[in-house]
Amino acid sequence: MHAITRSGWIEVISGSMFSGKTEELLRRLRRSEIAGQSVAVYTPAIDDRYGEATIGSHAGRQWEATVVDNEGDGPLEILDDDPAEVVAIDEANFFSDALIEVCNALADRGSRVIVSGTDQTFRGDPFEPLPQLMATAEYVDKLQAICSVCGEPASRNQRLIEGEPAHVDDPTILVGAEESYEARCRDCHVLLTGDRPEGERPFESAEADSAND
Ligand SMILES: Nc1ncnc2c1ncn2[C@@H]1O[C@H](COP(=O)(O)OP(=O)(O)O)[C@@H](O)[C@H]1O
Ligand SMILES: Cc1cn([C@H]2C[C@H](O)[C@@H](COP(=O)(O)O)O2)c(=O)[nH]c1=O
Ligand SMILES: [Zn+2]
Repeated sequence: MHAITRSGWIEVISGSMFSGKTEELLRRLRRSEIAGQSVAVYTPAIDDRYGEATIGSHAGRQWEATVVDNEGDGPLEILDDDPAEVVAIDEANFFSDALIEVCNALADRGSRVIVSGTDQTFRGDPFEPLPQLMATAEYVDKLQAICSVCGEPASRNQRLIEGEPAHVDDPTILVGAEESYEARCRDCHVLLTGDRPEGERPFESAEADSAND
């Protein structure tokens, strides 16, 4: 917390998938532990890619975490009471907008709150609650991966597979990693699946693109 005002702050680590958000979160957590600060880490129940009670990076590093039910607003109350000096939330894109209020309450009470999550859906639309958290935060780092097609910096999430989404209520939600997603730049990103907003460029597939080359 700040020495004079005794208030905390919010740090957001965002950007595309594979851009190093979780690695950066783990780096900050390691440094907090070295500084002797109390650390609490939360992860949504929907994302069990790295084993339920851990957060993990695509490169294999892990940290123990408390699993929170991401459905509805009630379960987030568990975070509200956390007295830790550093409170981290990974995969924030799976939580509802209620997370914004919870993070602000923690920061008001003096915690350093570190939130990590991707800020764009596979369609390239804002992926709440990250955009609102970025607006509320004191510090924002927006990371880029390497575009899997051209090698330029990648800000977008390319969904690779079509078919039934994992989440019946929300076609945006599909837990996955390299089997279902790629990092791509603005130019190489295409809409493979999902509804196309009116006026957007026509549906095109990567296969059709390469056939035209
Ligand atoms: N296209 C890519 N661009 C950059 N790193 C990648 C890419 N694909 C795989 N990686 C690996 O992913 C790691 C980052 O993983 P992670 O921190 O879990 O990212 P994020 O949390 O942003 O999805 C990189 O250090 C690298 O080893
Ligand atoms: C773009 C997008 C992503 N997701 C899911 C896929 C992954 O499980 C996470 C992002 O993980 P990462 O740590 O940032 O690699 O979000 C989704 O459900 N819907 C989407 O549109
Ligand atoms: Zn590209």
